[in-house]
Amino acid sequence: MAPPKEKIAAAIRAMKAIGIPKHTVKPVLKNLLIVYENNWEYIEAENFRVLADAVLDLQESKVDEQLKNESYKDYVSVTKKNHNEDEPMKKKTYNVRNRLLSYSIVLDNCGKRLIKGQEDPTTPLNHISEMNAVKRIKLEEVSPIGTSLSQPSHIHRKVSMHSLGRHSEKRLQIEENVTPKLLSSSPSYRVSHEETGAMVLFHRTRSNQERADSRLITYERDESLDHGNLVSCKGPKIEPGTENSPEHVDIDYTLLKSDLLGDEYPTSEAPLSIVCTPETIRTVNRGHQEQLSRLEVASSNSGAIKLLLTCNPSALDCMDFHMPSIEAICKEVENKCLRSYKILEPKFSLLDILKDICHCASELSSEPEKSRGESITHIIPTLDSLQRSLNGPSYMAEICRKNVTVKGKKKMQTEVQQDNLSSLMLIPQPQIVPGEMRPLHDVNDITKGEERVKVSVKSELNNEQYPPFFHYIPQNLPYQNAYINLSIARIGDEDCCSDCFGNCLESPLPCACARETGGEFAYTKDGLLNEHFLEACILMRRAPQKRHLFYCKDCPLERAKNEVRPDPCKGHPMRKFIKECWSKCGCNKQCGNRVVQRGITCNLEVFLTSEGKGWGLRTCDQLPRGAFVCEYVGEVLTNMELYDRTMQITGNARHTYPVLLDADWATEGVLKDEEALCLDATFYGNVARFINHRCRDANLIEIPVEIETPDHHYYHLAYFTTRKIEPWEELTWDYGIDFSDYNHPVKAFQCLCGSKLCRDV
Ligand SMILES: C[S@@+](CC[C@H](N)C(=O)[O-])C[C@H]1O[C@@H](n2cnc3c(N)ncnc32)[C@H](O)[C@@H]1O
Repeated sequence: MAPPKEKIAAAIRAMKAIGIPKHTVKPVLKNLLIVYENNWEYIEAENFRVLADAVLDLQESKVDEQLKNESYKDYVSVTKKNHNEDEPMKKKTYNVRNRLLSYSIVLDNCGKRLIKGQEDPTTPLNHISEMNAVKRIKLEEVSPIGTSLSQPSHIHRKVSMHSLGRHSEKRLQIEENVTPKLLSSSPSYRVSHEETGAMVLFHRTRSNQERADSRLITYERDESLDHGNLVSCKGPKIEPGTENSPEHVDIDYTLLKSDLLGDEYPTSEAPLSIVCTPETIRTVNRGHQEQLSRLEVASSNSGAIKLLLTCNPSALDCMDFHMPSIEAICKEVENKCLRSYKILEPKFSLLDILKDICHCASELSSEPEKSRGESITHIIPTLDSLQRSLNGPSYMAEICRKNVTVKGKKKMQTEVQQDNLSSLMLIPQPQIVPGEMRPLHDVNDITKGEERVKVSVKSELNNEQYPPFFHYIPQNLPYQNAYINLSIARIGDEDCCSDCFGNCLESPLPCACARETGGEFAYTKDGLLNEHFLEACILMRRAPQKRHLFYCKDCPLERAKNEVRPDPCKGHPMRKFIKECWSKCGCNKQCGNRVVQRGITCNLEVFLTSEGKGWGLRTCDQLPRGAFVCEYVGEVLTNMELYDRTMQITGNARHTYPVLLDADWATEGVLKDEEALCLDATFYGNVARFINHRCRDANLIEIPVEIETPDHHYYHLAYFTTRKIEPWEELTWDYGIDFSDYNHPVKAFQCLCGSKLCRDV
């Protein structure tokens, strides 16, 4: 069925109103109708927004393709062809590259976009511009207006700022930067509103004769050229000392900064937005010219706050220098944050943080001076930091309280000299790995008071390194899908000792809770592990016989690795359990059969190992054989969750912290995915996450402990000493990993345990 003619006509009208010609619209519309199966509802929605997007996307991909192929000549000719097209002038400002301009520049006084999401798409632009309090700046190519520029006469520019209200009489300035060939970024023009600092950045196509140059051009309002609400500027006037001009100028696209819209843009309705403008500037420092490449993150409605990243390629000593995009930087930093701070929030976004920085800077700037800056130790005044940046450090981030517009080398000099202190600079030290610059934990007690004892952090090498951030938790916490079936009703009489009283270990006969350990308590009255029990556990661990290993039919571990075609089970060690009394029992908390649940009692210290294993845990006091040290605490994850996490999050992490809870998979039959659980202490954990691996003769052994649920797919994993341990000895346990299994969730590392029995040979 052919689409109704009126609809097509309406679509063409709507596109025409935003400068898209009929012949461009038609093929795109045809395609859309096929894609949406003639469903006009989608196409008409939001005044043909889909159609406008599709046209712009198409044009953009064409231009990008051209740029990618570096057919620069073609690109220029495309730009020029556009210029020659029989279209209204405004259309040129709406070519693909100007998308931002066309989409953001025209706002009504409520901050609503009149082009994208417009109220009335058929309103011609000149009408829009006449609406009350609408502000617009546009760049046009017009016939010459008394210019001293040496340009071909058919290409001249008139920059006019259309703004109702108080900004209308202000002057505009264009800063022209011609990038030297060494730096690949595009040359740019900056048009800035002199008083508000609102600015727009124009990029220029490259001329045949690229020259390192810069000049400042001022345009003054010319009321004789004003018509209606359009305010025109005459000029340009080139500022003395900046006369050198490029041979030829083509303006191919514009980039609008949101702060161009001035302070009438309502704060409540328009959230802070980030607009990035990569550009290259030149500065003069003690007579030497320096090329700085800068990335501005402008984020304010009023143009008040900006973040500025400036790179000095000469200091970087890098031939192939280019300023990375803000997206690339953010992605890299986000990855770093994941690695160093273990930030796991799905919504974590550096861009949001940048916005927050601007927002906070804006808020704090209106607070009294005294309350500011006291806690910010790295902020130093502009002058020093700029000089430092020019003389050495490779990057800097600048927080400008006031809108400081860099206007060529002269202005840069002036800024340095004046040091107006409206800008402050934050100089991070790039050589220090994030997360190790400052303590992210209380070094006197990494447990934050969550344990009965304090556990301090000691940086042995005295180089101010600190463990990366994680949340200290004294007990396991389910992450998301892990299902731990905890209910009083499920604990039968055979699984508790409700008739007991006081200390079960003092009663003449072992209670029901001793059933797991063959009718004998696992603990002695001294609170140590029963010798037989410990010996049996150690034997099973160190010299596992075939009967101590079991192979599941449908291994949850292998299933998590490859659901479609899981490998056969590689075998799990069957382990002895301890069963502790619990809340449904009649005994008290001091009962001798409640050791693990009472938590850490020995004095421990986190320290930086000298062998290169990272951080480790050691005891401050002598420990007897069979003593409980700590439990392995972390997030409880399903195997599937652990697998996903291992792949996505900790893919590049140096240290990994997962433990499978597979001690009793043998008796539990085929476990469903949500039943096979593990502990991951990467982001949430306790001191056990610092215990390093030692092959075979480790001084700790991990023993499964049943406390609040009889289901053995969830249990506590407790560490006991395998021998007497001297004060300050490092605590180690045998992770039991196969160093040749690269798919194992516990990432294989090059073992530095130093044991004669080391398996990683
Ligand atoms: C549970 S963490 C132990 C704490 C870790 N050293 C840290 O700094 O956070 C396990 C990680 O420590 C490192 N590690 C543990 N034992 C090691 C060993 N014997 N040799 C080398 N690296 C070891 C590995 O990077 C491993 O992934």
